[in-house]
Amino acid sequence: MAEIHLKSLAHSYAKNPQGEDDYALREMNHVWEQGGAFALLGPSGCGKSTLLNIISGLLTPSDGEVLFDGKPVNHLPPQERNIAQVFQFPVIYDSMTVFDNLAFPLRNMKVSEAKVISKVHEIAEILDLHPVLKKKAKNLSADEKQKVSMGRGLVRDDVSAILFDEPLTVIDPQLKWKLRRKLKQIHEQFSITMIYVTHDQLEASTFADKIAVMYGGQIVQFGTPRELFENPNHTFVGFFIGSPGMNFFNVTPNKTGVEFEGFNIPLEENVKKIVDQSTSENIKVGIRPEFVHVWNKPTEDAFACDVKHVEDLGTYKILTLALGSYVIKARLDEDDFIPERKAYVSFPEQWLKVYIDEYLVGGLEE
Ligand SMILES: Nc1ncnc2c1ncn2[C@@H]1O[C@H](COP(=O)(O)OP(=O)(O)OP(=O)(O)O)[C@@H](O)[C@H]1O
Repeated sequence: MAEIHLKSLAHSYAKNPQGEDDYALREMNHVWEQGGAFALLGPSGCGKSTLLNIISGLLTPSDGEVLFDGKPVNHLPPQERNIAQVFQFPVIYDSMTVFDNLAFPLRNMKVSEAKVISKVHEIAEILDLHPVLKKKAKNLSADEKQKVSMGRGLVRDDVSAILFDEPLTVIDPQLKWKLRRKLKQIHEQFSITMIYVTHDQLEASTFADKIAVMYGGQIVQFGTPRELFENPNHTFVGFFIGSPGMNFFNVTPNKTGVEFEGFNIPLEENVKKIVDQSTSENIKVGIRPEFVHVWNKPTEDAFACDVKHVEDLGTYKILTLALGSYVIKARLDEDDFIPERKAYVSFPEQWLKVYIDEYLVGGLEE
């Protein structure tokens, strides 16, 4: 078990990087605490696999250091890092039985056969692999193969961390939730540091206690699913987390706050001060669809808009509204009043977020 510290870490695949754009990972400082269940969440190409491969030692970073429990490991090859990595596609030996596949990492370490037997049975029990222990791996279904792949990572007592790189990609959708729960259970049982890479927010939030959201080669926020939802530190987090994502407006400062297309949004004094001091022209306000208040008649601070569409999703409804030239979303409960053509919306101050150059004003990295 280990704490994994990324110190001034950056990586460029280019031999002579000329600028930030040549970096797949931009300089970052980050700590994965020992024993945590973490997710690394982000869209395709944001650098998730690059980061994972640097931690496991498959890739040497061009800049900075990786430390396990305070000790630099940059010079160590993967096999000396005691890291288990589970990939998108199962890595197993088809011609071996499931038992021998699970036993392989232990036999490699010259562990006694008695210990091999007890450990393999323990892991088989956890992953429900007992019925297939004697089967040749080639005769397994895709999800059974992936369970064997995971099991190979779990049999060793000495692993510092387990890295999962989109491990459920090949798994049947109906079995995905089962395996996800299994992983969570395994984490609770063994308390190994686990980092789970995915581009799926549901997968990330069901597995992880804390999620690192990656965007453009950077970790733009590291927080609990609730923190990411309630207090997105970057516009990308607002957009990417939640369904639908946050509503954003490009605004300019005015006397009392900010405005867009003649709609005035007053701001709290501290936030207003920061906005007024900024020289940036990239100022946005954001509000999640869940926090937009929808009224059926004009009220103070409410803006008139046209109802474009109502999507009924069973226990809730998503309203698509036209506010000036913006199309915004509001999420309403099934028994809330649903306007048909005209609606009035207001944005409660506590849920209204202000972003300068895409970062939250008053946020973590302001
Ligand atoms: N071997 C490589 N050589 C050059 N560029 C690479 C290499 N591997 C990845 N890249 C680039 O580095 C950036 C990050 O890629 P990476 O695979 O780490 O992202 P990712 O978030 O894991 O994406 P995905 O979810 O699609 O796997 C991308 O722009 C990608 O094109």
